[in-house]
Amino acid sequence: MAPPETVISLRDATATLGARPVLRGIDLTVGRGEVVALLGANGSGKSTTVRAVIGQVPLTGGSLELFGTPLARFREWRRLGYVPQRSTAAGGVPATVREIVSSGRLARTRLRPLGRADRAAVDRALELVGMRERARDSVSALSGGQHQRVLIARALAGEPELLLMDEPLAGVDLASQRVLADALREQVAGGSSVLLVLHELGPLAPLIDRAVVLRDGQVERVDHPERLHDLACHPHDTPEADTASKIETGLLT
Ligand SMILES: Nc1ncnc2c1ncn2[C@@H]1O[C@H](COP(=O)(O)OP(=O)(O)OP(=O)(O)O)[C@@H](O)[C@H]1O
Repeated sequence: MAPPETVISLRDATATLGARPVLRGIDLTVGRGEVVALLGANGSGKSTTVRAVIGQVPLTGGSLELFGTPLARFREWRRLGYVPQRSTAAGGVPATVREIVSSGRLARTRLRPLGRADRAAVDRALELVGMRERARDSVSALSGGQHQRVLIARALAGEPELLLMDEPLAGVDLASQRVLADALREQVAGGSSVLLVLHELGPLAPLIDRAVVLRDGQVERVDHPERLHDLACHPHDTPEADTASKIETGLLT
C-alpha cells in the first residue's frame, strides 16, 4: 500500500522574529486526513509555526514542503484554508455574513462572479457553522463567537484540503465549540487535513490524531490518541496526571 500523502512536512525549521529565535528546530508532519493539534504555553511558537506553514514567516533554516512540493515552488494556495488567531471578520467594513464567507472563494474564482458551485460551497460552509440564518446580517452585529464561526466558514467555503486554524475555540461558548467540532468532523470525513492551535482540547479531543506540544520553539513531546484518551478519561491514574490537568486547562508551562 502506498504511504499516506504528506500534506505538511516541516523539517528542523528555524525562524526569527525581530532578533528573537522563535522556532528552534521544529519537526512536524501532517498526513492526508490527519488532525494535529499544536499545544504549549503562551509564546512557545504555536502561531509562528502555523504562520511559517502558510509562508507568512520565512524560515531561516530547515525545510517546508506542502503537498510534497517545496515551499519555494508551491503555488496551489487554494488548497489551504487559514483561520487566523482571534480577529473580527471585517474591521469596520460594512459587509454581510454571506459576503465575508463568499470571500473565502476568491482563491478559486479569481475575480469572476460566483457560479452555482461557489454559491453551494458558501451555503454549505454557512450551514456547517450554524450561521445560515444569519447570512444577510451585517458582521458588525455579531458576537465574538459568531465572528469566529464566520471566519471558520470563510475558510471552509474555499473547500480546503488543508485547514489551518489558530485557536479557533478562543472565546467560543461550549455549544458553539460543539458546532465547530461537528463541522470539523464533516470536513475530515471528506479527506481534509487539519493543523490547529489549541489551548484546550475541549469537544475537539475525539478528533485529534496527534497533539504536538511545543516549548520554547521546539517540540517538547508528541501525544498519540491512546495517550490523549487515557489523559482525558483517567487523568488521575497515570504518572502524567499533572500534565493531563494542564492539557485540559490549557496551562501548559
Ligand atoms: N512580530 C514579532 N516580533 C518579535 N517577536 C515576536 C513577534 N511575534 C511573536 N513574537 C515572539 O515569538 C514568540 C512565539 O510567539 P507565538 O505567537 O508563535 O507563540 P504562541 O505559542 O502562539 O503563543 P500564544 O499562546 O500566546 O498565542 C513569543 O516569544 C513572541 O513574543
